Amino acid sequence: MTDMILQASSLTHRFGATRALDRTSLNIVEGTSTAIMGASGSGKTTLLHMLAGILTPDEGTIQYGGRDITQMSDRDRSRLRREEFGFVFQQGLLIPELTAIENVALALMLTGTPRAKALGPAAQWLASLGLAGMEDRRIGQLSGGQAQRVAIARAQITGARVIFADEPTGALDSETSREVMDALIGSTVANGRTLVLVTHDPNVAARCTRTVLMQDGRIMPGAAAASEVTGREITQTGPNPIVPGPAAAPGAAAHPSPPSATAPAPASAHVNAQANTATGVER
Ligand SMILES: Nc1ncnc2c1ncn2[C@@H]1O[C@H](COP(=O)(O)OP(=O)(O)OP(=O)(O)O)[C@@H](O)[C@H]1O
Repeated sequence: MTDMILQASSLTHRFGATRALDRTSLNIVEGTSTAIMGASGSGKTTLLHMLAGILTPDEGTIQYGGRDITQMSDRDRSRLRREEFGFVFQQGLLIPELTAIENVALALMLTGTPRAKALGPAAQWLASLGLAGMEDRRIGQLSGGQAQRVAIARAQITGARVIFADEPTGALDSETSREVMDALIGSTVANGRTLVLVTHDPNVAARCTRTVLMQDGRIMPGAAAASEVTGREITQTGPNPIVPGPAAAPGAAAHPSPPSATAPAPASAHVNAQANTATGVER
C-alpha cells in the first residue's frame, strides 16, 4: 500500500498572458523522490512552488495530509513551509554573514527554539553530512558542494517531511553534483522523507525514484508511464552514504529529532525503487 503525501489535481496557473501550468495533476508517494524535468519555460519551477505552497494556483487543488493547501490562510501556509517542508535551491540561499552552524540553527530558531538549544542539533546535522569541523566557517569559506550540504541540513533540521529542491546541483561540477545528490538522497529518501526536485541534469534525475517530464505547462503522460514500467533503481554510489536520524513525525517541528551518528553502510547500496508504485499522472 502506498501513502500519497501530496496530491495535486488539475493545477492551472497564468502569469499574465502566459499559461505556466495547464490542468496539471501529480501524486507524490511518501518516502519517494521525484525529478521534474523539461525544457526551459515548461513550468517546472511553477509546479514545484505550487506543491510547496509558495504559489497558489488559479485553479486546482493540492492535498497534503488531508488538507487542501490552496485553501489555507497565508499564515497557515507559511507555518507549513517553515515546519513541514524544507527547501534547497541552486544557490542555497544561505546568509553569508552567518557561519555554517548559524545558518542551520536559524531554521530551528524561526520555529521558536532558543539559539542555545538549536546549536546542538545544527552541529549534529552538519556532522552527519560530512561537515564536522566546518561549523564556524562563513558560507564564503566553503566550497559550492559544502555550501549545498549546509543548505540540505538547514532544510531538514525542523523535521521537514518533504524536501523541495530546485536545481540543487545546477551550479556544481559533475563530481560535486554526485556528492551533493548522495547527501540529498541519503538524508531524505533513505530515511523515509520525501524529495521533489527540479533538474535539467539527467544524471540527477536518474538518482530519483521517478521522473516526470513537463512540456507547455503539462506533464507528459508517456514519461511518467515509462518511469513506472522500467522499475528504476536508486543507486547510492558515494563512498559513505549519509544516514541521519529517523524521519520526523508530522507535527514534530517543535521537537525535532537530531540526526543520529553517521551509520556505516555498504559502499554501494541498491535500493529498490518503490517507484514504480509512485503513481503518476492523472489528467
Ligand atoms: N513571475 C513570473 N512572471 C511572469 N511570467 C512568469 C513568472 N514566472 C514564470 N513565468 C513564466 O511561466 C512559464 C513557466 O515558468 P517556469 O519558471 O515554471 O519554467 P521552468 O520550466 O522552471 O523554466 P527554467 O527551466 O528556465 O527554470 C514561463 O513561460 C515563464 O516565463
